[in-house]
Amino acid sequence: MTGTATPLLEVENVRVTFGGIVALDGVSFSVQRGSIAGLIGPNGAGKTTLFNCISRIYQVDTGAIRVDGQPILDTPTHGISSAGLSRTFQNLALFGKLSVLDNVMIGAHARTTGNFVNDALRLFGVRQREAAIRDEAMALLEELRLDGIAGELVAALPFGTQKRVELARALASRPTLLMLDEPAGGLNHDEVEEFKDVVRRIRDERRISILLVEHHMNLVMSVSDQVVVLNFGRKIAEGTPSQVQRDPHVIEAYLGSGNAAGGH
Ligand SMILES: Nc1ncnc2c1ncn2[C@@H]1O[C@H](COP(=O)(O)OP(=O)(O)OP(=O)(O)O)[C@@H](O)[C@H]1O
Repeated sequence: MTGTATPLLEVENVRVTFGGIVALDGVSFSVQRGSIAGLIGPNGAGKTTLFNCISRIYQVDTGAIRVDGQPILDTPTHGISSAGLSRTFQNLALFGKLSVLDNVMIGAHARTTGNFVNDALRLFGVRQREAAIRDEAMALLEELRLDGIAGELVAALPFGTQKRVELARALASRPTLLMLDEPAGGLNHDEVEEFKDVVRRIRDERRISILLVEHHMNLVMSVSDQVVVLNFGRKIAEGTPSQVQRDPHVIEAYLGSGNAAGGH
């Protein structure tokens, strides 16, 4: 498996059970390099479970997950950044008492290869690297229009702004796969519209792949290149947004659940 044809993310026949509950039942799909994949499904469909398997928080019973052709299921949670993965959380996971800039610099530190002993012996090198990380973090803040609040404490910021800080931090580790867990949750209409542009820009300019778990159908359908639909732990459909929206299995799953796949 070589060459550019290898998908960036491959999920193969993943099964996860919790006691008697089958949360994922043989789920397979892949995400191409530089594309946005939406992962949707009614409540309890298995989206978060799958997300947590890819970010190595949950163990799979059987199956395989590869990033850039490399199996990751033996990678510990703290090693996923080196494997090229970065994620945001549904309920934010920022350091509220640190500044915006510090939070983003922490994201960049996750990928730096520094060795503590070597660093201590080469203090100059450390300072240089710290300066480079700071510059890079500032450039990211500018890109996400957060540079004006670089010095502010995260806890004091509005929720929508905090979400952008979390996105900046996730990007600071220079991921090849960015995983976004309900990024639109708690955002107002204008913030969602702005987020659509941001996420497309990230894909186009950075050529990274994005996996998006989201209930906000309008967002998913307008930014995704490909949508994967889960229901009761199984993949029931996969395709372009318009293919998926027309799929009778998807319509049935959402009508049955009282949610709507068509809009938001
Ligand atoms: N840690 C856990 N322990 C036991 N059962 C779990 C656990 N995590 C998920 N489940 C179960 O696995 C199934 C899939 O849940 P999951 O949270 O992955 O669905 P989801 O599609 O993310 O739902 P939602 O949209 O409501 O967040 C559900 O039946 C859920 O109760």
